[in-house]
Amino acid sequence: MTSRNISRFWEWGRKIICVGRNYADHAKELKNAVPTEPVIFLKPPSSYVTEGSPILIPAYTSDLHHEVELGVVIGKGGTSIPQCEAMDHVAGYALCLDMTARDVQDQCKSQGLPWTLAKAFNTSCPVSAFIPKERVPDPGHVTLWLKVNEHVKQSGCTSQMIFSIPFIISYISDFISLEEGDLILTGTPKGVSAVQEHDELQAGIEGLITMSFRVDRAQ
Ligand SMILES: CC(=O)CC(=O)C(=O)O
Ligand SMILES: [Mg+2]
Repeated sequence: MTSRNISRFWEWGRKIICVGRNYADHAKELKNAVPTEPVIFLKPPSSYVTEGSPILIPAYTSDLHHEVELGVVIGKGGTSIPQCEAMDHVAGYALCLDMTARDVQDQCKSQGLPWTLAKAFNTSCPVSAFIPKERVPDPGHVTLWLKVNEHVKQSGCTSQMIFSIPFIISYISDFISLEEGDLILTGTPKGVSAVQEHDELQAGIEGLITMSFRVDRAQ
């Protein structure tokens, strides 16, 4: 049997678990309450897209937003992981976008329905190359940025997160067992905005990685 390589975790078909409203400035810009417990939702593995392929705007939205986020790649699975052991379960990181059909999400919110079609469509999770954990000594203090057509839209530091990475890993694993190859998206800072067909998105983690994606319409 060929051994699998964690640096291509997006090919493993594992879970993508997202934390929402983890930055107070973003919760406020969308007029959401600042949470006292993490807000959790899922994306399927079919939402992954890597550089070289476009982000596709679903036909049913006219307000597709970018959300730049730090992704945490799980290297060792577990259930009810204590916070003090959480970082031992991390293999590395990835820069991620949580593409969100904001109009659909607003409609779901107002009707008390799940956000699935707003968050989990094909290409809703663009990811960078894998970053081994040794290259990120302090993931709680890295700067994320995103530009649309060269204009800076988002810039924020992971030190602004309401819930820390160890807390998030521990919290999620109390309800959903984590497996090697799972990805956790840790929420977005302020500055989310709509993208259009033919836009060029560039994003980075300062000093560590950059990535770029073109936006197209789904056929
Ligand atoms: C309101 C949201 O879309 C929550 C979210 O995904 C976030 O990153 O915050
Ligand atoms: Mg998000």
